[in-house]
Amino acid sequence: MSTVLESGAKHARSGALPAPWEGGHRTRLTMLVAVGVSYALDAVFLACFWWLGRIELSLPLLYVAAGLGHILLFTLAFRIGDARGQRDLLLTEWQMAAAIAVQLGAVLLAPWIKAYFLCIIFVVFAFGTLSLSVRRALLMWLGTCAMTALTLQWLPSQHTVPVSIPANAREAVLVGVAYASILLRCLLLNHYGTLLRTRLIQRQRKLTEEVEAVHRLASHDLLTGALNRHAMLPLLEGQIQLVQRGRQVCALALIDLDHFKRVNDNHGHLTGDQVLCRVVDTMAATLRPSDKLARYGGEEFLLLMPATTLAEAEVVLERVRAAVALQHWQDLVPGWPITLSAGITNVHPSDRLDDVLARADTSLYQAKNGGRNRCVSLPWQ
Ligand SMILES: Nc1nc2c(ncn2[C@@H]2O[C@H](COP(=O)(O)OP(=O)(O)OP(=O)(O)O)[C@@H](O)[C@H]2O)c(=O)[nH]1
Repeated sequence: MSTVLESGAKHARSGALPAPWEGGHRTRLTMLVAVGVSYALDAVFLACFWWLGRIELSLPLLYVAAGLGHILLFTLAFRIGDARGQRDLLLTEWQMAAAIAVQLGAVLLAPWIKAYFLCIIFVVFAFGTLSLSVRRALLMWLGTCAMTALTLQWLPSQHTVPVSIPANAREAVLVGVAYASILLRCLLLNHYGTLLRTRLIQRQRKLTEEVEAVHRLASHDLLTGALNRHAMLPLLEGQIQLVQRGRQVCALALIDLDHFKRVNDNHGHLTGDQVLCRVVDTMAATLRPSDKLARYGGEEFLLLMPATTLAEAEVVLERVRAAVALQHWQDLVPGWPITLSAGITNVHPSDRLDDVLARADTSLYQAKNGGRNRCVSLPWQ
């Protein structure tokens, strides 16, 4: 999970939106393959225009060289960037600038089919801006508009109208197919956008689950699933504050299993663990949802009972004690009774956390000394 968080922070620093796909080598490879295929497709169409006698052979050849140059240049740039800890995974703006420069160069070399290259700029732009922040996309847009205007300005006047009139039927078909291919790439782009959105949603869901799991790990005991001490103490503090503000009453119990060491010694630590889990399940089944049960130490538990008087807590603990004592233990510890002792107290407005815990501890001590398998309550006085 830390990788995800680090990558999020990295993109936040760079100003780029986090790339929703998995980062690293594979993403770049996919990107360069897509760029290569796009250049190759355009080169094929240019070769057809050459075949029809509309352009020089040098243009498709130059186009192929530009495609190869793009791939080589960015393969190298990624390596150097990695070594320097570059933040933008795909060097998006640089890749866009390079691809757009190639198209504008082609407009200058073959102005009669310039609409084709201008459409490709649209594809490059739509693709690149998928991973740019709004500010950077706007800057890219301004730069692209300016460079395109300058390039068109440079052309002889008969070429400034961005419409080409096909000379014959074959050329009309070729122009049609070329434009169909651009439209198809737009379609693929849309599909890609949908894919990214889906992955983003999946990643978000996974992240939420991971955060929830981390929260759960931080606040619950791994063995029994009860709250842990770390999570319980703030709850108790909160209840003490409510009592101090006169908003409610609250009771607390410290619960300890009797002679648990003997369970471990006679039946093994693993059985001891199973007993602990079953004790927690048994106790939880007898409690209200508002009661909070935490594993306070090895075989010691803290039970917080909000909106409960001492007298009510005594009833609750007697129910808990009886439930554990009467639980079916034969399968785990044959012939061995599992019982608990509990020390109960109530929270007084003048109490601090330590006072309440000390009182619960004293009453638990009394329960143990009184013969175990019993509950003793010690009110504030
Ligand atoms: N199986 C298991 N045992 C644990 C765990 N945590 C603590 N214990 C054991 O619990 C036992 C507690 O023993 P003691 O503190 O002597 O208390 P006791 O034997 O229950 O005796 P009294 O509390 O006086 O009734 C020790 O043997 C610990 O090793 C745990 O997670 N799993």
